[in-house]
Amino acid sequence: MAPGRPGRGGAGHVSETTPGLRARVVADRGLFVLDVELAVAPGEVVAVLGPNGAGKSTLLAALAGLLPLRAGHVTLDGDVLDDPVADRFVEPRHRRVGLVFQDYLLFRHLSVRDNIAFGPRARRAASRRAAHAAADAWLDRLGLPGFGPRRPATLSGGQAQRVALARALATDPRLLLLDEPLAALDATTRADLRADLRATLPATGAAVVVVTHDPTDAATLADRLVILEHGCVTAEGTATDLAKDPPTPYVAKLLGADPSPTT
Ligand SMILES: Nc1ncnc2c1ncn2[C@@H]1O[C@H](COP(=O)(O)OP(=O)(O)OP(=O)(O)O)[C@@H](O)[C@H]1O
Repeated sequence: MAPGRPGRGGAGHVSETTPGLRARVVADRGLFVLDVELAVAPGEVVAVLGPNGAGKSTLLAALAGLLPLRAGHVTLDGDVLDDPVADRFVEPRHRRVGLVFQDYLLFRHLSVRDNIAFGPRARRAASRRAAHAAADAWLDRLGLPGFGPRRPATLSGGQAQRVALARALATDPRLLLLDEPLAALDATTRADLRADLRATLPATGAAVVVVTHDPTDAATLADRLVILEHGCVTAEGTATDLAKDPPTPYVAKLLGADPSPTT
């Protein structure tokens, strides 16, 4: 079902039929300019890595609609979400985009179950009973059976991050954006959740973009790595391929390989 589109543009405009995310993001943050092309298929997980200030969070903000494009386009399953030339802009809440940050951002006054049911209820996509049943199913799937009545304040960091993921996935997103989702967790919790994400994410059918500084997270979670430096993509490929022939010193250092003699 196509969401309504307030502001620029009308609902349900289709520019192309290619499923998944297709984007050329040109966006400004003060003097910083991001210019990136990105395509992610449904069920594909792409990790975006880069040094501090490379533009990773800016890219996620633009894809989520928190930062309008200066040029380029964002299309999701053929729906144009942002295209300044065509004067189209879909507000973040109508994008079917799930966002998960390092610091969970759960609603403290709601139970875990109500946190997860919030999105489908707000979109009127499910009855209260169905939204609660779906929330409990997500809790089971993410290793937290019986946690529905708990309050966020009673959860550990790893449990809270699983709830944040369940909350994003319960909205049935077509695009899932994860910003350092494992960074705040201890090593054991991190490894457990990483394995669960590897098993869960492709099955959702969403195009997934995960920002991380950690090459292990990237290599384990993602089908493909995209390296961002100074607002541009400098490399793209599997961790194995990039490690074999690193195109920049940053990639060589990141993946523990010798830089290519040509760089
Ligand atoms: N609100 C803002 N106003 C002005 N400049 C900003 C703003 N937010 C970010 N920037 C600048 O935009 C550039 C990209 O920042 P961004 O946060 O996207 O990088 P990042 O790759 O996510 O970095 P990190 O790994 O440190 O989180 C940086 O030069 C930063 O200083």
